[in-house]
Amino acid sequence: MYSASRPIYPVAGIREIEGKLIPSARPSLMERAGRAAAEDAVRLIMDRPGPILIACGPGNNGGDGFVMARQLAQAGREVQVAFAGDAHALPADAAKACADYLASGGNMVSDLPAAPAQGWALVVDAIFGIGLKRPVEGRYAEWIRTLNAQPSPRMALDVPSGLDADTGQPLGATFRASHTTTFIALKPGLLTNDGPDYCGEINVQRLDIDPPAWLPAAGHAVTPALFRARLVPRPRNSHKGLYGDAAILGGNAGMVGAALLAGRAALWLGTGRVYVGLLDPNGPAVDFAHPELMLRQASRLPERLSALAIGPGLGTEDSSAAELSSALARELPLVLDADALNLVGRDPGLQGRLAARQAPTILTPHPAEAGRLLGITTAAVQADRLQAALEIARRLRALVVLKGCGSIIATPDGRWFINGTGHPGMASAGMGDVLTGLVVGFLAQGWPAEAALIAGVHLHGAAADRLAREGIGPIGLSASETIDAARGVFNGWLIEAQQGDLREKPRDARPLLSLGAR
Ligand SMILES: NC(=O)C1=CN([C@@H]2O[C@H](COP(=O)(O)OP(=O)(O)OC[C@H]3O[C@@H](n4cnc5c(N)ncnc54)[C@H](O)[C@@H]3O)[C@@H](O)[C@H]2O)[C@H](O)CC1
Ligand SMILES: [K+]
Repeated sequence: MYSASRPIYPVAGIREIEGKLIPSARPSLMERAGRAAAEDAVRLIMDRPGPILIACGPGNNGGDGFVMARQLAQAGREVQVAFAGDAHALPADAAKACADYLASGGNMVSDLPAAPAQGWALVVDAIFGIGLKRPVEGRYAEWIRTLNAQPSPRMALDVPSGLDADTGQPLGATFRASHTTTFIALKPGLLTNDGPDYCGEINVQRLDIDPPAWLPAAGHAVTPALFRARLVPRPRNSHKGLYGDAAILGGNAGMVGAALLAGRAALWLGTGRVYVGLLDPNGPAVDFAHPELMLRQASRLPERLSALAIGPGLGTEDSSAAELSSALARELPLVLDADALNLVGRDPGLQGRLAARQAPTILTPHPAEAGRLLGITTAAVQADRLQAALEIARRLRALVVLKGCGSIIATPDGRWFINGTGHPGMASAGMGDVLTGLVVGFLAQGWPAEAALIAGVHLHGAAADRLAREGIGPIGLSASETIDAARGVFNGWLIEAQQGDLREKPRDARPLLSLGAR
């Protein structure tokens, strides 16, 4: 997992932190980690009486657990530590933490004790952290299954044991935490794939260390701050020509709705004009139901466009491939989604032409489409989402969002971000079409491609979260509801930005929606 080939989170580097950045007078990183975890625990179970069970493993994660135990005991809580390893085989810091705990009068048993009659106030997983090297089996797997069965709050230290800190893939028995206190920085595996399902609420305890540049997971969670500078008010003297011309190309027979969803999403975002080019010959006839969109035969889209998205309901017939081929030739910002990605995935010639484009290209695959682009299975994509997204971005020289739990945004030069908004209610038809419409809408309004993609992904998830707060979802959420909610969230961001400390506006920033009087 931490092979030299991809030192995403090199533990050795963390030791470097410990060695160089912390003068000996200050508590060790482990002392600070254990204390921070104790503070989180006290806050978590303030009103829950009874003993706390801390299960310690054979490495420094276990060391954190010993420090936490000593701190909680000193704070007056009843603590029970289970440690099955050989204290003499512990790494130095952890051995010292174990000795300090015992010297302070702490007790320790070699197997998980039975729960007290009233149950544990809290169970703590200090078995494995970022040092997990293989699937968890045997005694530790038994421990994890027993801990998962406890009716109390379940807290993981740094990473839930069994979860791959890079990929979010569970390896063998995996601790299912209700709360995770992670140290120094977020790890990618906490935010994507199965990570969010195993972490519960995450709290980052930075141990007052600024994560150094080589710790790429730090700060890679998407926040509006990444595109705050683009949220500029619109001048009162506005007209639609200032806000771009977007086009959606797709809507083959029986799939017109997909293109219309994308079109509406782009328009509701504030794009000046939105054309929807339909391959279904009868498609444009429904324009009476969508007067705000300009429905056209696919072949009759205007030459002058600010941005183009191709894919929603495109189909994979020859006519679809022909439309894709001509779209790739247009040097304008381009979004490829759905069947456009499937056509590219099966045609190396199209891949070559895509990679040779000069204008920005954005790809929005879900895991199966990503597998077709890479020639691997969906399961292989999910097993390492980060690398899959980075590899597509590198090969096709495009910006990529690999959709799913913890959507990953990857850039051709190897940078990446993980989005934390959204919920399982988004696993329904049409959501991808809406995302495509939001992204092409931001592009048409002059947003740089990276900001357009990050904002579109974050906004779409935030729209679903807003609906969930209003009681809609995660069951039965519809794609078109997220269009209206996205408009509301985006307006909120604009109001907040307008009232907040607007950063200096980038020179090319085209004004966006203004809210009310100046
Ligand atoms: N400066 C630091 O390094 C800090 C670390 N912190 C905590 O330490 C862990 C990382 O510690 P490490 O010893 O590298 O690894 P783990 O404790 O996660 O456990 C590895 C340990 O377990 C063995 N092992 C690995 N996989 C298995 C398995 N499937 N079955 C059995 N045994 C396994 C392996 O051989 C090692 O002995 C980090 O997560 C933090 O919690 C501090 O918090 C901050 C400073
Ligand atoms: K752990």
